[in-house]
Amino acid sequence: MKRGMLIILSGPSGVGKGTVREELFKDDSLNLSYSISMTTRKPRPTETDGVDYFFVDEKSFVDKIAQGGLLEWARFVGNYYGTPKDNVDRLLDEGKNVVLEIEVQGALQVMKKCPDALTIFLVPPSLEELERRIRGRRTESEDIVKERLDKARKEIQTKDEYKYVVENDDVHLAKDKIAKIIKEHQK
Ligand SMILES: Nc1nc2c(ncn2[C@@H]2O[C@H](COP(=O)(O)OP(=O)(O)O)[C@@H](O)[C@H]2O)c(=O)[nH]1
Ligand SMILES: Nc1ncnc2c1ncn2[C@@H]1O[C@H](COP(=O)(O)OP(=O)(O)O)[C@@H](O)[C@H]1O
Repeated sequence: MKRGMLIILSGPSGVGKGTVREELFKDDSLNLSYSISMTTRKPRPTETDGVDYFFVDEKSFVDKIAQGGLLEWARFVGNYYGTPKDNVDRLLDEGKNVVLEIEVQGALQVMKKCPDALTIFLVPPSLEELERRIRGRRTESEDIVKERLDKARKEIQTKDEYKYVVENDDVHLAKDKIAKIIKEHQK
């Protein structure tokens, strides 16, 4: 069976990665599978362990790093986030196109290890709109919103490291643009 493609979907917090990803996953022709990350962040009320993330304590996370069990990992605004390696390998072997929805430091690690990965960076129409989206989601405290916006400005400066930069103005348009990119790479 043909091995699947590794797809990195990156971009600042609040740009709409999760929202666009949901649209992409409605399209069966893309043959996508989601890599569930591990994090030490506390779950939000809408999130489920083992679905959105594997929520763990800091010791379990650090142990996982020590075992070499993560494809990449990073610290982001006070918490650890990482991609469990075994699952990604298994899904790729099954021929799935595996989506990693990860931040910039982790994406740069994966680019080094897997230069063939399809790398996509989502940008907001403007920083003002990004701020509206983060605040509109109402999941973070004021301090954390500020830190995430600060981080976003720096992250956006790395966009040229990615093979594709896609603006998330309208969710459906962004989905269509990404679907087209994935299909072009399947050929
Ligand atoms: N490096 C890395 N980043 C991750 C991973 N999982 C999630 N992230 C990123 O960590 C950042 C914070 O995630 P989260 O707290 O869920 O906030 P949200 O993405 O704004 O909803 C986002 O940019 C995520 O894409 C991972 O496994 N590795
Ligand atoms: N194209 C868009 N236009 C307007 N609002 C959007 C768009 N994409 C996402 N949003 C909204 O922005 C907020 C952040 O989106 P989310 O998918 O959680 O971002 P991320 O996963 O990148 O942190 C959510 O409230 C979402 O509904």
